[in-house]
Amino acid sequence: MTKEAETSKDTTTTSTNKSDKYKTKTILVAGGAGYIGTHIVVELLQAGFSNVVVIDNLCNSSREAIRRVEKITNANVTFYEVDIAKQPEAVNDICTKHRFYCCIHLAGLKAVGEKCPTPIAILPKQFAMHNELARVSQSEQMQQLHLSSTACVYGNAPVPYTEKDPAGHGLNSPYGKTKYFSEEIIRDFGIFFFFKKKKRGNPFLFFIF
Ligand SMILES: O=c1ccn([C@@H]2O[C@H](COP(=O)(O)OP(=O)(O)O[C@H]3O[C@H](CO)[C@@H](O)[C@H](O)[C@H]3O)[C@@H](O)[C@H]2O)c(=O)[nH]1
Repeated sequence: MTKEAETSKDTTTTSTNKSDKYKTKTILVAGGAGYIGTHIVVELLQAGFSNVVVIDNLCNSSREAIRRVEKITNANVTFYEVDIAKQPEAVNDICTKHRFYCCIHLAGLKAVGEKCPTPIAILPKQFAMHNELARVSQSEQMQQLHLSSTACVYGNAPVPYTEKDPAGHGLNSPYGKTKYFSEEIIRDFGIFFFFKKKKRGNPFLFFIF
């Protein structure tokens, strides 16, 4: 899960001990009731992360998804029905209560292009969400922010894409554009805030595609 664990040259036992250390941390999964979110929550719980908290406004998912995750894993998921963009105080209260170590940010509107001719209509909502999670991530204990993006950010680059391809050129869908802008915002924020944190922690900024 962490770069530290991935790149460790220690013995298996030591690596296990290192990753065990993270399993006691509290993980926030924003949009965790959705398709990818529920899979990630199952993986986290089955890997031994016992403190997983989901916030989701259920605009494209249901409470039933969380119940099924609990049934599959035989574990409890702390769930809050919250609209991140519209309820910053609720997000604040949840973050103060749980003191998250890591945020996996999957809350977003997918296939925006089908319903929305321009990105403008959805930009304020998407960016309000990033802004809110970025703000929350400034807390002392938050060390990782993972953003779910999309291959659409590579626009007209030849397939197969690689992570070294330049993003943001020839973007041909509002969805890809909003994700690209989101990446840029989160990247700027990450460089700015996590740089400061580096002195006292081991921060990483990840993009999930
Ligand atoms: O303002 C919002 C918008 C959406 N959601 C939730 O976010 C989740 C998104 O999940 P889903 O619609 O099932 O999409 P996924 O297939 O999981 O899409 C994932 O992968 C997409 C492509 O990378 C990303 O756009 C999404 O953010 C990411 O969740 C859902 O539960 C929504 O209810 C919110 O909580 N708040």
